[in-house]
Amino acid sequence: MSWFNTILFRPRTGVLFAIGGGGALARYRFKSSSNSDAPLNPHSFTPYTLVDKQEVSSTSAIFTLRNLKIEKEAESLKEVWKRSVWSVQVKQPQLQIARAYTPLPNTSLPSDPGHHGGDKEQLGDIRLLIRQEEGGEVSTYLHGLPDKATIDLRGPNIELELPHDIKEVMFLAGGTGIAPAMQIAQAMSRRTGSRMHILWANRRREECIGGLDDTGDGTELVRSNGGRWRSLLGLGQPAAEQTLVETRSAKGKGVIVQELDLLKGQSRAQTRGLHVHYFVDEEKKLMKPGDVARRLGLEETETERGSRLILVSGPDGFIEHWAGKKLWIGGREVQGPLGGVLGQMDLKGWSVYKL
Ligand SMILES: Cc1cc2nc3c(=O)[nH]c(=O)nc-3n(C[C@H](O)[C@H](O)[C@H](O)COP(=O)(O)OP(=O)(O)OC[C@H]3O[C@@H](n4cnc5c(N)ncnc54)[C@H](O)[C@@H]3O)c2cc1C
Repeated sequence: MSWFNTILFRPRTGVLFAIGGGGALARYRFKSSSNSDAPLNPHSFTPYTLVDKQEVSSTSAIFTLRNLKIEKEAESLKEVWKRSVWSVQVKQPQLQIARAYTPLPNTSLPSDPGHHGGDKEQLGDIRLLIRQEEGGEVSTYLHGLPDKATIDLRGPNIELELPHDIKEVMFLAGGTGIAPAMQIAQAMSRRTGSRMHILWANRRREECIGGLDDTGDGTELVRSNGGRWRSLLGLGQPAAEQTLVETRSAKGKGVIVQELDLLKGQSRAQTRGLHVHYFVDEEKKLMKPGDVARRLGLEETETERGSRLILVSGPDGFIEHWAGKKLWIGGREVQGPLGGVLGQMDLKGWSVYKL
């Protein structure tokens, strides 16, 4: 499902009232209200408490939501974490609208990566990376909520199940499209002999501070962006950047970059690795067809068994550019023909899926 301007509501769970123009906003009245007794489920909204909000950049943050009915929930989500890209719907109660967000895997407990390590109460936590869209109804509402606010969630909604014989994934992510890439990385870390490349594009470096190409050289990056880095390290930066500096680790890495590093570590044991490649518009380092082509692995594709999947996730424009538009047919969003840059390439037998 593409990132923006999509209708997020399953007809079975609500009555569609109206669909807006360019923004294609769906607005409807929910049949089911919050149900404080039910654990997370796709049919009714379950109240969670906002227990933490961690700045990632000046426009995005990781929201940690907690539900204390932990044991049931952990059980029902276990299978989903193992092989799926999945989302939850978050309700904006005043406007009676909802949007989908993609839970981040909890990287602190490698043996059971769907869940936090540590305290028992953290087992039911859901972490969402949410970017505040300018003029966006739900994301602006969520970013304005105080600590301990109640947030209603419904899900899981499965967006994709990994094929059982998956061997290799190349994930093209734009912006917060990194969240499903992290879900897949966590699932792939259990698949012996598998390999995954994430190609992550951001407009601004602040989203992926310290993220260096796996094949790159750190010194080079710092040298070529000296001015920007100096400003982020504390020389007369504006308030928003000051906060970011505080939330970065001593190693100078952004929160998501650190989590990607942890996922890489998790993958090392059984797989042929998770490789992350960073692209930043403002540094004129753009993702190009050659970046994909060189990772298609000609010889291996011909000799090794197993599925190879290119996943594309991010804003509508990003998906359209790389793989062509998704279509709406009979009230359902479907893949549509393969177009865009990937549609022009010889993909050597790899399949493409637009998220
Ligand atoms: C399966 C799925 C998973 C997702 N996961 C994530 C995630 O993990 N993190 C994340 O941040 N996002 C995610 N999204 C996107 C998210 O669901 C929302 O679309 C996003 O937060 C914007 O919602 P909003 O209500 O804030 O903005 P909206 O109110 O929907 O507006 C979106 C943008 O369109 C503009 N707009 C609104 N109406 C119009 C109009 N009539 N004409 C022109 N422009 C208009 C707004 O100004 C704004 O910039 C996901 C989407 C899907 C489908």
